[in-house]
Amino acid sequence: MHAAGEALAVEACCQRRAQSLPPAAAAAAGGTATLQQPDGDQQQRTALLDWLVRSQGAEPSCLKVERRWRDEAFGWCLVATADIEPEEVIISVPLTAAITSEGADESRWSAALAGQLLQRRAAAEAAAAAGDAAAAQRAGQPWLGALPAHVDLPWLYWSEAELAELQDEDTIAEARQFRAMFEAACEELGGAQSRDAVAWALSLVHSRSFVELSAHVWCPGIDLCNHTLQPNADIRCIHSPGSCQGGAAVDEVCPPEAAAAARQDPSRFELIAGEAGIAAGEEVTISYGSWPSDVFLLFFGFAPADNPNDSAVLFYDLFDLASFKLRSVGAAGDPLRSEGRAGHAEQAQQEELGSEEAEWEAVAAEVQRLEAEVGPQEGFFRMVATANGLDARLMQAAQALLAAGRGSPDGRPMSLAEFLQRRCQQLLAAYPTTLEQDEELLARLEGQLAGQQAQQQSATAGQQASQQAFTPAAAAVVPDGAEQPLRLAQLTTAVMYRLGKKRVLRSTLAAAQAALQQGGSS
Ligand SMILES: C[S@@+](CC[C@H](N)C(=O)[O-])C[C@H]1O[C@@H](n2cnc3c(N)ncnc32)[C@H](O)[C@@H]1O
Repeated sequence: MHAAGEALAVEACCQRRAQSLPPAAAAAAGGTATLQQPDGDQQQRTALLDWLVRSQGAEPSCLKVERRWRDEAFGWCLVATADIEPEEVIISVPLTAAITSEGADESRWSAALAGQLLQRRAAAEAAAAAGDAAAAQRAGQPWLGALPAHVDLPWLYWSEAELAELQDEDTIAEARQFRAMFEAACEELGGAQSRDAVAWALSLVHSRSFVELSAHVWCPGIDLCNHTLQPNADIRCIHSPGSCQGGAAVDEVCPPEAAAAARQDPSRFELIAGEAGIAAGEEVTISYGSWPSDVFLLFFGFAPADNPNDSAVLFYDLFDLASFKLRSVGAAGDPLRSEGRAGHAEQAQQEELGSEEAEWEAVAAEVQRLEAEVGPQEGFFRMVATANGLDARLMQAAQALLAAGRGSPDGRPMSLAEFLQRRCQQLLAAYPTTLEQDEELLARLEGQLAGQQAQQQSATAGQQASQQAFTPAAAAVVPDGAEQPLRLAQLTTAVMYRLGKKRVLRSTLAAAQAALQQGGSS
């Protein structure tokens, strides 16, 4: 891939990098994160990046970044070892070094990537066992050796009891769907692979790939960047004409001439410094996207604190919306529900059943009317509130709902603000714990977690950070139904997650109450 002179230049550069910034200097230089010891030995810091430059065609030949251990929560990160100019290319990796889901059905993209990863790992292990270091390098051993022991995705590594601590039926249901996908991947890849191996591979492909031109791409090196909403770097893909993505695609999908051209001049994934540049010692960060916390939790295994893009589902669909209105009207005086309650038990039960049927019919009729007015049900799933306001679909459907039919319990037409106030109050009251209780619990859990990590750090003092440091208590898929105590890290993440939802509901409630006080209708 490189000419001899260039290889020498790379060698000299690697030696210079070997004497680069000591960890203490990195921490002292400030940056977006305070980097703590242990942060990996020289080999752990540079092996992957050197492999990318020497044998995979990554550029520039003299990189200004190193891989460093950040902490238990974040794992490894990329740190600048010299000042990086605004918009400077930090690393440019050809897509021939990446693995991609190109050609695979979108519904099984992660199984496709996981299969490639496991194949590479098997090839690297076989080569290492045979003492063939060159073949192990070709299979990507420096990359594989730099991967975490697993990423703690709830649908792979949490018990049912830990999932329940999310206190969100919708997200728990999604986690179960992901679990079903894990089972399907086990069947697909299972012959040669253990369930633990498939879980490991899926946890990595979900947390380390980008979507580019409708394929999922996992690009080594760039996958070291952690997420923040105030990133100092960004990624971009430079497409070369006629090129296909990824090594496998080059060999199998392109016609031979295009494949040859693509090898000469492949598309590239690039990590670019932001407008302010990056100072030596600073962590290089990117934004994974302005997602609600559900996406971070299910794909990346963490719940960001104070996520301004978090959202809370107010209504799952038009049925939910219509039946809530009917119930909130009925709760305090709806003739459908309140008449005839005084009779004896059997009669009351009959009436209850009758009223449920009548209620169902009323809801179905309302939904039909709404669909005629706002469009088909399919467009109105998971209507949310965010810290910045309401989902436009929710406004549209709720306004259409409130514009017709009965009003509030006292006969007045119900305003949107009143409707939202009632819904937020109902949802907040349905949680088993309050926002204040969660805040208190989170403070305690974070204190315990910090104590636990300090203990672990002092236990490993003098030793180098290892991949094991990233492994929480259990690294295997937890069997359903097994009685296990809640683990500290998982419980902390769950409480952080549910707090985000409650905060969105509280701020929506406050906005609705403020609108009501002003006598407004929205
Ligand atoms: C693309 S990898 C980044 C490199 C990774 N830290 C490592 O050790 O190799 C994404 C993973 O890093 C961690 N991570 C990234 N950003 C984070 C953040 N803001 N908070 C907590 N964990 C984060 C999560 O484990 C996530 O699944």
